[in-house]
Amino acid sequence: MILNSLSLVNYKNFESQVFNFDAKINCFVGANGIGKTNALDAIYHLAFGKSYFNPIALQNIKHGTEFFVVDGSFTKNERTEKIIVSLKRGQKKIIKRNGKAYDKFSDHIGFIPLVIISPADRDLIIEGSDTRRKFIDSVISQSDKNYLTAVIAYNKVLSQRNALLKYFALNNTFNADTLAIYNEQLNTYSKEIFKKRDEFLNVFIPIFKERYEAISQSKEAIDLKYKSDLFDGELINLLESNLNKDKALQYTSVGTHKDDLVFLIDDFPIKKFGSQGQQKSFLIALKLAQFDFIKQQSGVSPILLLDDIFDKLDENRVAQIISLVDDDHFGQIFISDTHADRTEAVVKQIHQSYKLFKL
Ligand SMILES: Nc1ncnc2c1ncn2[C@@H]1O[C@H](COP(=O)(O)OP(=O)(O)OP(=O)(O)O)[C@@H](O)[C@H]1O
Repeated sequence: MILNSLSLVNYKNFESQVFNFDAKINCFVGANGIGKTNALDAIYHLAFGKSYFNPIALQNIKHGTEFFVVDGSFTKNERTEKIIVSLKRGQKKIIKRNGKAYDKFSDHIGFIPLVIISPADRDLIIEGSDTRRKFIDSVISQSDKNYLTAVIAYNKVLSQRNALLKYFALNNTFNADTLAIYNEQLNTYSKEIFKKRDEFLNVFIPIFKERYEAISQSKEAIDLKYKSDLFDGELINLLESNLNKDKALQYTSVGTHKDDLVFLIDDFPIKKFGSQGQQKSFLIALKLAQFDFIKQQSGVSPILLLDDIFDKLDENRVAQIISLVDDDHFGQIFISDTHADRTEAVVKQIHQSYKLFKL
């Protein structure tokens, strides 16, 4: 999977910009706030149809302009694939592959396998369970279309069930039959989601631990644990036993939408007990394991975006990661850094071609 060129129009701080990339290593360098992360985010946009950093689509249009266009030309399995994401104020976002617009954006997910490592990943440790579920979902759905379909369907039924619970409370009424339809549907989708998350983590956790050991070279025991209500039984029974609680809360309090990943260091939560360095190593290991997993499942090396990588690792470690391109483990890498010299020094150690873009 190679991104050959990228063209941006009115994307965040870029008015009009064209990049022609190296097939292996590309570095965006320049001062703070110049747009290095935005360039990486544009590439992320082509893979996921949205920004990694700003979920509010309209805020990705350059201030004072009416639309943005992100246009990328890829080579995948020796074929050229042209992906265009565009958004005009007042209209719906459009994602096109080779000139044809997708009806459902979810059909595009997984087509451009990509992993990003960024300082913003710390949200995975400090924010709520939603961030960690999104992480799991984004990893699995890059190689499993049915999984994403089940998650989307589950979320739709869930919001219908929540709306119904609200309606019951507002109108002081109750209808067990209508609720039973939603319970049945949630039960079906949650079974699939739970099974796939469990299977995924059984494969993922050993890869993650291996990555952590290699990065940190330290003795502490780290672990990931999957937490789900569904370990206590089928959702249909849990919904039944929590009915009074759900009626009082006016939303669904059990289900796979409450799943979480627990991050542990020596059996204690890493959020409270991990040092800064341990947390950074933990996040990098998580993302590199994501890379390994996607590659294992799809047979394609994902594009790797390393945003502000020196924030997380010293130069030796960065070199160690980038050098993986030498053994062809990685396909194509994009790096952002404020220091051109530092980046070039590290990249030059690796006998590969590279391009440096001074923004
Ligand atoms: N919609 C937008 N329109 C115009 N400018 C925007 C928009 N969204 C973000 N920006 C600008 O983009 C700049 C930030 O760019 P970016 O995060 O890519 O910087 P960076 O080069 O990675 O910096 P750092 O080294 O500090 O991480 C800011 O100046 C911000 O104001």
